[in-house]
Amino acid sequence: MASQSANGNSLRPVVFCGPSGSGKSTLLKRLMKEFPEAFAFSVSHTTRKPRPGEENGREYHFVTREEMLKAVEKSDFLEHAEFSGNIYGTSKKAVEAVLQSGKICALDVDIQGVKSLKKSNLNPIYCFIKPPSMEVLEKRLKERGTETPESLQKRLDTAKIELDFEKLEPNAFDYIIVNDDLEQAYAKLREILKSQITKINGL
Ligand SMILES: Nc1ncnc2c1ncn2[C@@H]1O[C@H](COP(=O)(O)OP(=O)(O)OP(=O)(O)O)[C@@H](O)[C@H]1O
Repeated sequence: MASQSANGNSLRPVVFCGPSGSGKSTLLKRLMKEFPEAFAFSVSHTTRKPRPGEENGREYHFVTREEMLKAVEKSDFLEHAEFSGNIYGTSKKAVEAVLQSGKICALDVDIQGVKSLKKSNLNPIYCFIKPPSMEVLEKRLKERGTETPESLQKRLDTAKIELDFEKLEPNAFDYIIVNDDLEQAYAKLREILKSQITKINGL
């Protein structure tokens, strides 16, 4: 699934993995704002119903559970997972579409997703975004104001498992970015991806 940019160098997708609240979206948003020509998300599939304003093929490819399971069976997906009763997944085609457009495909996946991607021939750059501590993670999630006490606890429990995995298998990731000071974390991410970004024409 390697794709070629205009100058013949292959663009590698970039995987962002890390506990909920570690700062994946914050860092990615910043990256996309600074380099809008360079990065794009692939459009995921989901079996959940579209929300008002959502368009098929833009926010998600909306499919039935039956269609999704059939496609999974056919190995059309690089990774998929079930969250609160709905299946979500990244198809090979969706990633390929981003690569064909000459952009770097950004993927935000959990540990299971990383394990699935490792079995594919995608060859992405794996980045683990790590909070400075569990205490800081809890504080940031609370301050984000998006969680109920139950969902907060669930995220913190999952975070412990994810941080244990990273400790046990640090080699699963090409880079580990501790998101303590945001400016420093972003500078590190930028440095890591510099060689990929400069492969894109005009940047
Ligand atoms: N370095 C930082 N210093 C202080 N606050 C931060 C830092 N990085 C992120 N935050 C804040 O922490 C909260 C969690 O960050 P963010 O939503 O980017 O995490 P996430 O990993 O994308 O989470 P999820 O997986 O739940 O989407 C946000 O409110 C964000 O503004």
